[in-house]
Amino acid sequence: MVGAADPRAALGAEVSAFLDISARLERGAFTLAADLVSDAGITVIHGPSGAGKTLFLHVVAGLVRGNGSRVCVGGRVLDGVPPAGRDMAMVFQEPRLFPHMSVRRNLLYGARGDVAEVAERLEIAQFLDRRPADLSGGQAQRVAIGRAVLRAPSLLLLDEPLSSLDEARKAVALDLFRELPGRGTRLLMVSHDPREAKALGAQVVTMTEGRLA
Ligand SMILES: Nc1ncnc2c1ncn2[C@@H]1O[C@H](COP(=O)(O)OP(=O)(O)OP(=O)(O)O)[C@@H](O)[C@H]1O
Repeated sequence: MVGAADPRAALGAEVSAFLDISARLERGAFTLAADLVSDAGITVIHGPSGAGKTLFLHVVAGLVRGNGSRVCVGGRVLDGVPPAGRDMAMVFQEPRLFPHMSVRRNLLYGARGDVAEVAERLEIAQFLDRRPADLSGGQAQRVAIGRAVLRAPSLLLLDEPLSSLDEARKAVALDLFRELPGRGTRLLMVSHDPREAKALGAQVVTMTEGRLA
């Protein structure tokens, strides 16, 4: 929170929004040059396939080093900070669970929240003793969502996390996501479905050819 007591404000200095990101990256012929400033609890990026949405999330997470990128989250400048030190969690388009661990151990990994409650809501409580290889795609994706939510990071990055879920499970996940800003976790999510952004009451930005509008 930035209030009147903030010394930067007293000096008339610019006080940054929760997300203040300039992503700069070259990948072959593709150029990412995307700026995002957002104070919303939930920000949704949409845009055509190949526009650079995933690359943008990867720059924010620190998974790729941009050339001249600047990532500032919650007033913290994160350039040079490794992914594990960024207080973020990410849900990818595919689940990326730890294959050698049970669902329970996947959920407990870094958990700061109530595992039983989240497992119940996401309807994965009955799979806790299974390995990820013995789950369907949608079940594994719900475990990945649960694991990320349970870490209670200050920023949760979501790359089309609901695409493998049926409508009923999507609604459950959207309910869970909507509660997160009130618990101190803001969301930056890639979604193709305008209904999802609407259900989340999100601020929506559009990415086209590597730029955000
Ligand atoms: N190693 C690479 N060499 C050349 N181009 C690349 C490379 N990696 C990524 N790209 C290009 O970067 C662009 C952005 O990819 P990105 O995965 O971020 O798109 P996206 O908006 O997430 O797409 P989708 O909605 O299909 O997931 C794409 O046009 C892709 O072809």
